[in-house]
Amino acid sequence: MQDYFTQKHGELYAEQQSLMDLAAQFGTPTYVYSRAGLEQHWKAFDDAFSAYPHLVCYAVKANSNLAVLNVLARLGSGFDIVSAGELARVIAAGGQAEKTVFSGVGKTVEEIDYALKTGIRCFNVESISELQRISDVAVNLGKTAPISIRVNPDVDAQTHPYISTGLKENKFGIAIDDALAVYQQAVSLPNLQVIGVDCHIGSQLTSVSPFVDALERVLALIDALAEQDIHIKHLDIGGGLGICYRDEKPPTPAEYAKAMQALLKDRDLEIMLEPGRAIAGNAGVLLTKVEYIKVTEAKNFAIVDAAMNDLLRPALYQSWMAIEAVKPRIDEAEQNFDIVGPVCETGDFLGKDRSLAIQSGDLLAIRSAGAYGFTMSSNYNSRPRAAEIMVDGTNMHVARQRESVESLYASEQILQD
Ligand SMILES: Cc1ncc(COP(=O)(O)O)c(C=O)c1O
Ligand SMILES: N[C@@H](CCCC[NH3+])C(=O)O
Repeated sequence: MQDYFTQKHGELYAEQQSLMDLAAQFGTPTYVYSRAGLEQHWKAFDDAFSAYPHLVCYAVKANSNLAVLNVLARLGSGFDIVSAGELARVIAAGGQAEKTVFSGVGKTVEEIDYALKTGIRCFNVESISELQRISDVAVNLGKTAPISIRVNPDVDAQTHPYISTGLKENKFGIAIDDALAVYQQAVSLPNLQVIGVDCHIGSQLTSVSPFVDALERVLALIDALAEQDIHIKHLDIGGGLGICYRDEKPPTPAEYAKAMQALLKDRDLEIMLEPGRAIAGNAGVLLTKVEYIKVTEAKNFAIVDAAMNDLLRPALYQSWMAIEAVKPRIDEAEQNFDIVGPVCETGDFLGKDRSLAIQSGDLLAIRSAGAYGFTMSSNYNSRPRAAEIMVDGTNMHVARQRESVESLYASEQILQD
């Protein structure tokens, strides 16, 4: 994939925008997204599956900024959501409910009601109790709910255990061995319309074999369903394709599609996909400023103005994310630093043992931060959340203003007596 964050004139640029200028104008910490990056990654999936009727449903949880959703909606993207909040965002950003699928194990009655009223494409059902609940809400509204069952194929995605979702001990989906019976139950409920099968086995997968294993199992289920006269219109193969953070070599969308081609050809199925990270991850960086250099007997620390509340991945999964100086000091010797934030936890680090030539006041860019960056951020330590900027060639667009300290407590009330 082409890199939209590159060194030019001795400093890091986002497309045609200097990140130094951007930080000077908007301050730090700030997320910066590249429109061209988002578009290229989305199109790579769309092209890869062009041999089949298909719909790329971007997983909103990866990055739900309205400007990001809007860029993808303009390309004709569908969306994979997991909450009413995400559905509201999709609609506010100009996305279409008819191209939206609703995943997640804990859909509330209110969320199901809202999704049915907006007319989403499909509910990806994750349990028998949810199936019954969707049916009840549909009966109440006098509507028919389109559904697919998310099956759990018991395949090891070979990824971090917190983001593996397709093993039988994970909370997701309905065990593939039970799926036939659940489909039979679904077709007996008059306010449900069974249209699909769905399967998502995990995130940050770096090889195709778990996808292929899962697909083989799901296709066998589709054949078994056909024998019972239950005919499936679409197969949702989920998301999960990984990206390069350090030295991983994940398959490209084209290689991923090719690996499944032999199994999918001659099947009369619309293919749905739910990629999140592979679209947004490498289309974003987090810009942060070095506040202090602190040298101790054991370590050198670069204390920066971004923290685990802004970017949780290193603390939560011990993920390695590339950190580089926006304007490298090419004549100075590098030293080893732990890059840490101001939050009062030892787990508040963004990177450990990084070789950098930096001083206080320098700007750093944390790469591959476009997915699961801002969306997992919080106000821990009463820290206002970062600004988000979308770069589009030579233009920049404020996609979200930095929060103010006052806005953090604006909806709270103290006791009156
Ligand atoms: C149901 C579902 N679909 C899609 C995704 C998107 O995954 P990724 O960002 O790895 O493509 C996830 C997250 O893993 C998910 O849980
Ligand atoms: N939050 C995870 C991915 C979660 C995938 C959601 N199903 C990450 O940052 O890698």
